[in-house]
Amino acid sequence: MDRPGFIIEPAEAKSMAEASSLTLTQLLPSLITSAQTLARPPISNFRVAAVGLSQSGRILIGVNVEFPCLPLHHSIHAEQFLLTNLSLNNEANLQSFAVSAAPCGHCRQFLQELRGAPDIQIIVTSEPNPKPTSLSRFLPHRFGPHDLLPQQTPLFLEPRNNRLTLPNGVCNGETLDTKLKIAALEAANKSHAPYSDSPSGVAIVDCYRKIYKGSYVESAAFNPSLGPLQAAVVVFIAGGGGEYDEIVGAVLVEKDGAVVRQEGTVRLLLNAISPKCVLQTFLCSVDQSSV
Ligand SMILES: O=c1ccn([C@H]2C[C@H](O)[C@@H](CO)O2)c(=O)[nH]1
Ligand SMILES: [Zn+2]
Repeated sequence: MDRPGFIIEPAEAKSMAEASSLTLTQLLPSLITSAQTLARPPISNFRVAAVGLSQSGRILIGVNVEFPCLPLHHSIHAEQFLLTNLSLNNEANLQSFAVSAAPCGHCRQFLQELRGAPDIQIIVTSEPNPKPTSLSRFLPHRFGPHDLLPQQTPLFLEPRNNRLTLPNGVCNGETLDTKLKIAALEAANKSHAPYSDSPSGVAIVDCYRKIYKGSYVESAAFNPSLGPLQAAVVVFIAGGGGEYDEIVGAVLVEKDGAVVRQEGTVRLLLNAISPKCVLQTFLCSVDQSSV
């Protein structure tokens, strides 16, 4: 069997569904088993796959990722991977997803960051009779963004620009260092951090000079938040990255004076997965001129 990818474009998804006389949502469970082969769970050996349908008709895949030698809370859940994959592909929302095991409490909470979260349809394929069930049935009496934020605040996956600017500006050079810095800045400017107002982004580069960038994503309930390096690792895996020790350079961009700082944790995780990788951090101010 070919190794599956992390994305199926709308035209291909449609023809796959038609070939099996299924709707797109009905097609999702059939993709779970092959998606599970993409998981990286060296601690539990428990492979979780989440296969989602976006508003634009794309099918996107998420898997769980665990990091040996680190506390378990550094792990990435398949559902968090899926949402990061949606963000990477500029998708505006998630309609439905199939998942190989019932989503944990943290994932049910993390999903609340999406507009219209209660209506997302979930199919748990390990159940005897899997059928689409709304997130509101998995998590009634929800606590979410509406409890903390003004209504007009952009939610996760909605367009935002945090207007961070690098301390010495960005030179227009084409060096790898400059590209990495710009990628980290772009990721930080897309970061969903409305609860602490502490956006951040990480860009990593591998030994093939390929760059991957990830944005920090906060949860209204704080603990299920996803760190910027975790997000970059998702993009690395989804983009065909290999072993973590192929990651040779990293840039973290965060906001000067922010109440939440990522540098210590990013350094810890990076050290564990790729000890020779060099990390640079840039603290940014907010561009007030465009407010
Ligand atoms: O909602 C869940 C629950 C668990 N896991 C992963 C985390 C860990 O890698 C493994 C065992 O808990 O399964 C998920 O991906 N999603
Ligand atoms: Zn979970």
